[in-house]
Amino acid sequence: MWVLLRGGYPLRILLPLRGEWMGRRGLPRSLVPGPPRRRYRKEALPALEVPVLPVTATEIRQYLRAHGIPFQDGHSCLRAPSPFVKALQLKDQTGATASFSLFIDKTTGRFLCMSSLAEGSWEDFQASVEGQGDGAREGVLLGEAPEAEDSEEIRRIWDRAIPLWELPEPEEAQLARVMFGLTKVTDDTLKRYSVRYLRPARSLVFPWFSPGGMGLRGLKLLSAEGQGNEVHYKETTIPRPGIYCNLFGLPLISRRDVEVVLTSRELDSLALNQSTGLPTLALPRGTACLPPALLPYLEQFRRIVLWLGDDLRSWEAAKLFARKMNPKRCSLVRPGDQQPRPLEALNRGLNLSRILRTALPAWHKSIVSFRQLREEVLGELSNVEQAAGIRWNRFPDLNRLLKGHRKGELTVFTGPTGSGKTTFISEYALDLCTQGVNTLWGSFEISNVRLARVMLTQFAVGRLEEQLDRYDEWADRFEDLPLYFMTFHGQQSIRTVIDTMQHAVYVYDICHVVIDNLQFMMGHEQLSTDRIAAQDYIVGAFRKFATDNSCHVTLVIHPRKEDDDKELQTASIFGSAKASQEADNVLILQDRKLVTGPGKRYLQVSKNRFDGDVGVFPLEFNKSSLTFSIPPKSKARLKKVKDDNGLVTKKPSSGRKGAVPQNSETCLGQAHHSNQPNPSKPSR
Ligand SMILES: Nc1ncnc2c1ncn2[C@@H]1O[C@H](COP(=O)(O)OP(=O)(O)OP(=O)(O)O)[C@@H](O)[C@H]1O
Repeated sequence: MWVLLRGGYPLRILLPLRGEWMGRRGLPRSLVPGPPRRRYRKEALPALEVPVLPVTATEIRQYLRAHGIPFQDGHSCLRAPSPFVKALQLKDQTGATASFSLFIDKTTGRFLCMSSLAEGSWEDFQASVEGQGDGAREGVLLGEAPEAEDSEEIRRIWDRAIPLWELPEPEEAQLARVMFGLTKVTDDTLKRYSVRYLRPARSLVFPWFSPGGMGLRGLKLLSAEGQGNEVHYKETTIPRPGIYCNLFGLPLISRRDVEVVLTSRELDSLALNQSTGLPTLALPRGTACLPPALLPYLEQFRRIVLWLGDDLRSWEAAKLFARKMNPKRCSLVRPGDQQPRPLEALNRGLNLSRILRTALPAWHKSIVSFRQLREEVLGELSNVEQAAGIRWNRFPDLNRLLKGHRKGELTVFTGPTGSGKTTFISEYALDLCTQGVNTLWGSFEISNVRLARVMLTQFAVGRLEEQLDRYDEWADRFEDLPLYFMTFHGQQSIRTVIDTMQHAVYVYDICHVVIDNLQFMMGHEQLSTDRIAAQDYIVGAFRKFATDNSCHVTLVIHPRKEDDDKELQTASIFGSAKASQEADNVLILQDRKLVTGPGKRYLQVSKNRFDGDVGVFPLEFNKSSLTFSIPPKSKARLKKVKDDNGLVTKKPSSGRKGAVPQNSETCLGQAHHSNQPNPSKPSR
């Protein structure tokens, strides 16, 4: 379902449909009510195509001053008296500050009234100040309460769940403790955090209480499954993850607390609080994102320590989240052998308070010494694989050349007109998105509906036209992906596009933006010199955006007009050399019609700043699934492949420029898209 984001940003978000999720949650049948339901929010369908310029903190301040509204400047929000709380109620509050219960996000202008839980966009706020509508009375602005069917299920599960120590069989309780690593977590801690156990689902249950103690708003279930020597955990939330905004542990935070430790899992918070006594909160979606809606709850803290996990991804997420919360008040616990995640640290008998004391300030001045960098460098050296980024599941050869998809890089992608650039880049981005890379698409040429159709077909690896009965199944799974689309179509100004991307990074923690294609930001300049200057400026803007936001940008650029029988080279990218100079990676979709016949394509990596490996590998287009895979007998054909300098590559080797990845044959034996999610075996 397409839902237009309130607040005027030209973004559409894909929200999971609510039909099949019961089954997908894998809860026991007895807890699954009735037949699957499907609901459409009709009012959400019309899309706003005219972008509205985002608001700035200065504009918000000016507006408040102009309307005589007092405010206090906070870390990520401005605080003001709430127009949604009656004057009488204010008197009951504990003092002047408490009456400032309205939090306005400095970046987006979105507001939350802590007293009434009214929330809305900056436009909604202005409308209510200017008396154009009483949003709260209309029910438009009230924070999303659980839907009736959710409430029912939440209540039913919560009532059936029991404290671990009340399990009738001591062996069962012991097994659960071992499975969840809770052998050192006391009953007292579990009780303080109201953690229960749902026997039929063999899951721990973490409650989401409404702020102000107004009842149960949701639940997170955590199940554990032993696979060999490893235990795999699966999380299920009610309501669905997109709107599950529980800062677990919030009811235990006192107004006077000025320090907090943020973790990415509820169990880590239990361990941390038990062994250090410090206030701690667990983020609802772990390292995947920090929704700005949670920021008002963190305003009271002068110091926030982020201890998110033991891998490089957690470290990257911690740095990203610190930016949002104001890095000056944030410190980060660096992952390391002696600094595992909190629960593991407790189980290994490590001193958690001491680990917390090693947390590094997130704030970097413009000039740093190697002393400040040495830990970062060590982190990269000791986690070489993770530092290389996220590996593609569908393109093993791309991994061999590029090593992975890294944050903060700019990839330029080109290929002849109609050669399949959009189709390829769609699958390349989808692959990453299915692995949790929050992705934003800017498709200026083809409509979002068509793009989504291509992506869905690639996701399902087959023609959905012929299996419409399975459409819902795939669509439901597709909707759970962290995938967002800009609603731009046709020519756009680069400023508007960058502003929208900035907004998306803040709100959805976007790590990958795909722009298809750059020509749509170049305006209508007729003179070629103007066009080249415009392109250089745009490429520079995307480069800066990628670096400043630690966000990967993949930019599709048309090639210059060249002879049909010539292969493209880095220099064939339209415009000056700026694009290839600024890019970290240059990918070329080679359409070698003359050599290989129609339909065959090769992907050439002609620049790779990360480690220099460049080369080509074959792609075979599958028309029914719109996917690309390694064609058989690639070795023979590869002999004909020329490198960027026009030299013939005689045989596959692992050398650098122009080389074909050595073990491209090994890919041939691989099952096609073996890593594709299987809808009959759901997992999150
Ligand atoms: N390797 C291929 N062989 C045959 N058809 C293909 C191949 N790759 C893509 N196609 C089909 O060709 C059409 C054009 O593909 P696509 O829009 O991805 O090309 P493009 O390079 O992005 O086009 P443009 O230059 O207009 O931006 C689509 O219908 C697509 O399904």
